[in-house]
Amino acid sequence: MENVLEVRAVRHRYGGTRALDGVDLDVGAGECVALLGPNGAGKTTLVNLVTGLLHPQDGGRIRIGGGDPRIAATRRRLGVVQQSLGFPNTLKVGELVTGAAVRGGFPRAAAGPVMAELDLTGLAGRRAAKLSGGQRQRLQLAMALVTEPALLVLDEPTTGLDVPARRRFWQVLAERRARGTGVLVTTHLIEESGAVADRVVVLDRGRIVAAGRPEELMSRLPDRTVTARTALDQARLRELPEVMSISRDGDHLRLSTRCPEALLRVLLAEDPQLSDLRVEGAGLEEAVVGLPGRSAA
Ligand SMILES: Nc1ncnc2c1ncn2[C@@H]1O[C@H](COP(=O)(O)OP(=O)(O)OP(=O)(O)O)[C@@H](O)[C@H]1O
Repeated sequence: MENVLEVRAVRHRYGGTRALDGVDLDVGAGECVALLGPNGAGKTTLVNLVTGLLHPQDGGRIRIGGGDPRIAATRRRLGVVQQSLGFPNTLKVGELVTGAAVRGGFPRAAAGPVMAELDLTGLAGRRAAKLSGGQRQRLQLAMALVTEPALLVLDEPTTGLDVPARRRFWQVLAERRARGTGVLVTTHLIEESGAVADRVVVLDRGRIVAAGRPEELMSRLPDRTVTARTALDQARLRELPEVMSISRDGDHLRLSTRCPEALLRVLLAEDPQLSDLRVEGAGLEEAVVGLPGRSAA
């Protein structure tokens, strides 16, 4: 698999504070890598280095599709969705997506299909200032996707999205990934990242302390309980190898599992009416805290 992102031995200091201490990370074409870690771990610093906002201050190398992110032509291969990006509020949705296309060297006509893909066509004439939080996230994603980036960097992208909007968001990304776009996503929605990412990389105090498939990282944990209101019948749920036992709690079902990511994938795929989803017990973050190699705080 060709790498769309290569991070090699990157170190970064802010004055006397070492934020990154020798980080290596690859994202392959079509791959989704989730970046997790506690507050202050260095996630934002790494994202800012990848997007070219910061330059490594203490050594290392970053390449996007083989190019240096400090060069504008390389950054055109990159799409970014950030948590709190301000839009020029007087501009309209359609103008913003069209502008992003033109700045990326694409025709104005590229905006239409992407806006349709993200259900923004009906909002084309609406000022960005008038959008809801979820609509702003969709607008950002449309602006990022309109240039068909090799790499998408998403910083907490589903914050503020409801369950159907979140599902749609990951569906759109799955379609892009099938066409070769690599995704690096930071998120605190740990169970969700486990459900959508091919690999999870955990950063702690500037170092990678764990990396692997979500299932690998979770496999050492005791059972978790997934609770949801679901239209799926119990016979179908019993067929799933991830489900260890089922009990009913009012109109919710409680499913005990060792592998909530795999179970969530099936539930999200098979039940469009799924709601009130909760995962209880240890999460992915707990799964990696205490892994060998992580020194005590
Ligand atoms: N502009 C800055 N000046 C000085 N120190 C900084 C600056 N930005 C970040 N740091 C420090 O670098 C370290 C890594 O911070 P960073 O913001 O990258 O972590 P993070 O994993 O994104 O955290 P969070 O989850 O809280 O957003 C922290 O110790 C932080 O205090």
